[in-house]
Amino acid sequence: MLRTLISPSITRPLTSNKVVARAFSTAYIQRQAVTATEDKSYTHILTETKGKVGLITLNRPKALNALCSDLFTEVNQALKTYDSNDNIGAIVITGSKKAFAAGADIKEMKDNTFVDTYKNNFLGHWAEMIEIKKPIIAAVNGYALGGGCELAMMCDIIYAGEKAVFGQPEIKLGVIPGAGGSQRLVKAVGKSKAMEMILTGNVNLNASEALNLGLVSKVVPIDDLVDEAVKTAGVIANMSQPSVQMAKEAINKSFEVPLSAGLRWERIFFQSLFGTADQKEGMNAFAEKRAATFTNK
Ligand SMILES: CCCCCCC[C@H](O)CC(=O)SCCNC(=O)CCNC(=O)[C@H](O)C(C)(C)COP(=O)([O-])OP(=O)([O-])OC[C@H]1O[C@@H](n2cnc3c(N)ncnc32)[C@H](O)[C@@H]1OP(=O)([O-])[O-]
Repeated sequence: MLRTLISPSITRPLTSNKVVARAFSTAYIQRQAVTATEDKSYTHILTETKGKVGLITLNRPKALNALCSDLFTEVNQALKTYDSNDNIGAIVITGSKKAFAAGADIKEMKDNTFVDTYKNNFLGHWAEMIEIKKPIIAAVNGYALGGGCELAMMCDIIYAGEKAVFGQPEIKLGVIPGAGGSQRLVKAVGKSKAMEMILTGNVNLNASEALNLGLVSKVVPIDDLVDEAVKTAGVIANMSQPSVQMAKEAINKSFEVPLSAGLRWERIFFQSLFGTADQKEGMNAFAEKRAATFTNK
């Protein structure tokens, strides 16, 4: 069943896609229930492997998952561990039902001085996350405010629970977004809405507004959110990993470079994939009317 889903038949309709997808999702969730294992233990996060998916759960419930420095260090460690694990193909980051994350830890940073933050490159280590090659899905329930919204936007796909709230309230604290909000939010929702959110600090987006504006790609019932994100991550994890990672890099290039350079990057990535065994397998499987088995080689 899995092989049916990952076959290049994406270019050719299956006889009954809905039946296959439903059977796949049931089989996949059952398989995950069997294979889920808890990973290394951390102080502020939980990590669990579900099939080929690494699941990171922010776990500071009393502070609504406020992002203290140690928490973010742990997130980066967990991401790097999954990125270097050949058995993992995609990652999901989630929080609690009440809060994905209520922002940077205000109590921790309130006494910082300019000299300290500048000398120690405060927030600089957040950027390590964007070097992760494997796709990351943010599964956002509840508050995603300030650094919480920025963390979600650093991920590659955002799924929202029905009661999710996205906002950038930093202006009310006498500062501005410091981990990408003023840049990524503009690209996600446009200049006018981003200005309104960031300059007032109290215009938040609910899940359906976030969906309509393109900040999130799907809204899911609260209780189903993590399973749904893990399911999508599982589909991605079963594709050929060189293709998946080059696709992620090519899409991210579109935010950085002019169109002509982005198109050149895309073509070179595309051409280079003809050097993989998975390209031969994928295209031969299509021609032979069978499911592909990718080896990530
Ligand atoms: C590595 C460093 C990263 C830095 C990144 C910086 C970049 C970023 O752009 C800057 C920010 O995110 S600036 C931040 C932008 N974000 C904001 O400005 C949002 C601030 N938070 C809020 O406005 C409210 O908590 C909510 C509306 C989220 C919930 O309201 P509610 O349902 O009435 O719940 P409640 O009773 O209010 O909270 C329960 C407990 O959680 C506690 N806690 C919560 N957030 C915290 C935080 N960020 N901090 C610390 N603690 C925080 C709260 O104190 C309380 O603890 P207590 O010991 O029991 O007193």
